[in-house]
Amino acid sequence: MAGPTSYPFLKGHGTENDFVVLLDPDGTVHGDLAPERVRALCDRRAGIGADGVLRVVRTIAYAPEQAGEAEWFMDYRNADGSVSEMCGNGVRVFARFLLEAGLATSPVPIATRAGLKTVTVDGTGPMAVFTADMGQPKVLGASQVTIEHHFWQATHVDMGNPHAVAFVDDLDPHGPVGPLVDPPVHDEDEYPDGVNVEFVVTRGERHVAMRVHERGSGETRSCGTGACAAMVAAAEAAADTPAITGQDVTYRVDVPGGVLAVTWTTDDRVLLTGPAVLVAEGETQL
Ligand SMILES: N[C@@H](CCC[C@H](N)C(=O)O)C(=O)O
Repeated sequence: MAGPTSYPFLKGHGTENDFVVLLDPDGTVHGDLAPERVRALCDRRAGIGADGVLRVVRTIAYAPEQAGEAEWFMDYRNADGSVSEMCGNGVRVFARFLLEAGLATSPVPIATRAGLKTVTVDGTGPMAVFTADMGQPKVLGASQVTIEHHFWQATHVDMGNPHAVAFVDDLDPHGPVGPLVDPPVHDEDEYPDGVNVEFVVTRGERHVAMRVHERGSGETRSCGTGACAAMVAAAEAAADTPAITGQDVTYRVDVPGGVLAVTWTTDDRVLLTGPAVLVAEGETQL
């Protein structure tokens, strides 16, 4: 009698935003990657445990309309099984996987639901640093987020996926932001597909820190697109954008899981720099 089917996987993270990586070149191994399978893989007690899944699939097999742009497509899923357009920490881990598997060379073009992203690597081994060109940020206006009886103004920044960036006085989980167990209440008209919410404090000149509640994953240790959104909102609030200064502007963004650097360039692109680490590989029957 045949035993249960096993599938190879890897586990990786970027500033402790962690992912299960599944290689599925032709899109035939994992089919439609049903939400319940993603939830099982991401379960931190009964599964491998992760904030999301990165399925590595050939663009021609999954998104043929983008096949001219990149050989590989990042099929990203949140821990609850939902689909997102983009993942900034994930795209660096995805690039590291392709490079280590000998499936690409740097710079690595990667097709995503938010269009083409290109990842460049500097250095080798554990000290390697990855920079993802995240494209043009869109600052779409103001909204509000609410937790219990606290509310904050928030800036809607689109990084391919939706973000609400709220500046707060204190990130302490015992303070008004709290433990971020439930999604902050947000304006459903402004964010019809849900939203990632970043709570941001200023630490110094061109230096911010944030916590994030991610759509579909809850509070995570880091969010790359969220760090980009926080930087853009902070630079706008400080009148410190490349459009004003005439130069590229770089901010340090501290997250609970590490440090990211975000550069907003004079040609209106956002570059996200940080680590990408592969920590394990194995076989799963999930
Ligand atoms: N952690 C990611 C973002 C993942 C997707 C997000 N939860 C969404 O639903 O848009 C990042 O590093 O950007």
